[in-house]
Amino acid sequence: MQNLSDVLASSTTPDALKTVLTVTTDTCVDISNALKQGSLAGILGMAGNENVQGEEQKKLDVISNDMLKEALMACPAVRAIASEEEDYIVPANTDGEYFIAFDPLDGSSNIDINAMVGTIFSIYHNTGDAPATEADFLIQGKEQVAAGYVLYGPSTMLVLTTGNGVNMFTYDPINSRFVLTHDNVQVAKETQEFAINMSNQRFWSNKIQSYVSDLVQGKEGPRDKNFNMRWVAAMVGDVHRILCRGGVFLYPWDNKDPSKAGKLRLMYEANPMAMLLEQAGGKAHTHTQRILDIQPDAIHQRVAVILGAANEVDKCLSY
Ligand SMILES: O=P(O)(O)OC[C@H]1O[C@](O)(COP(=O)(O)O)[C@@H](O)[C@@H]1O
Ligand SMILES: [Mg+2]
Ligand SMILES: [Mg+2]
Repeated sequence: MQNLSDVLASSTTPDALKTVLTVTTDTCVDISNALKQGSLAGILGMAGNENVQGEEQKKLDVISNDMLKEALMACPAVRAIASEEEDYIVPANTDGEYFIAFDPLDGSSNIDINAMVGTIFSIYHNTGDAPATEADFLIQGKEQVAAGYVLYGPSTMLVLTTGNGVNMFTYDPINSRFVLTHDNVQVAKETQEFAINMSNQRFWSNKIQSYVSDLVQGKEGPRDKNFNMRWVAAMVGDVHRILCRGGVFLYPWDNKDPSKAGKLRLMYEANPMAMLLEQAGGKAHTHTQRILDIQPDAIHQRVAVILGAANEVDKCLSY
């Protein structure tokens, strides 16, 4: 069986990027080990601070952020990092070639109930002579050279693209390695499963309300087929389900806080997931455009997200 290093060795991935990926995934294994200790290590609960986006941080948000930051800053190939849990970008090595944006712990409200969480990462190639600035980081998602996530579920899994399809690896704790368990993952174009936080229904636009209402009417409605609904409450878990068995995921704009374009973050959540979905034959859009075409204007920018089975994303956009 092939493991992550075999797959990277047989690819055209540049050596410096291989190193960045290895440092990232090794650190995710450390995060996974910390998560396994849970309450025993006194690492659950609130950290007592808010991040720059006004969200309360959990201890594990801070711990996983610090672990990734420390490991990546020490990697000479890294030029800068940006994290959901950092106020500003953090310049690393001026000679480094890679920018890494990450959500160190996605779905952190799941931590206290021992449910699925993950780390999402997005990597860009960008060199320069001076320490990196936020402006250097504002690159369209279609320029990502790699993207992926590590899912901390019943098993720890790495899902990765370097622009040549999507591979899934399962962590083998006995031999300390990620083993390739699904290659060239593909998402079926049609689906009968959707994921959305229904409690926000009254805040959605009329178009999203009509689309979801038609799904819920099933066989008796205009779609003439029954739909099932699932919601992991961690984007990483919902996207993983779609990559494994299809579906569509929506976190649309809503008027709960009309100043926010959406809940999810472009650089840490939407872009890496959009690259994975497109590489697997799916689609990823906001209400108006392909996510990977968005020109970011701020590192913590939020966007609406509609992603998954290609025909279902098109159907939703047709409303
Ligand atoms: O509170 P809701 O509406 O269920 O939101 C769930 C969404 O929020 C998120 O948890 C946000 O991620 P963080 O935990 O990294 O802040 C997504 O993973 C998930 O899809
Ligand atoms: Mg998140
Ligand atoms: Mg997070």
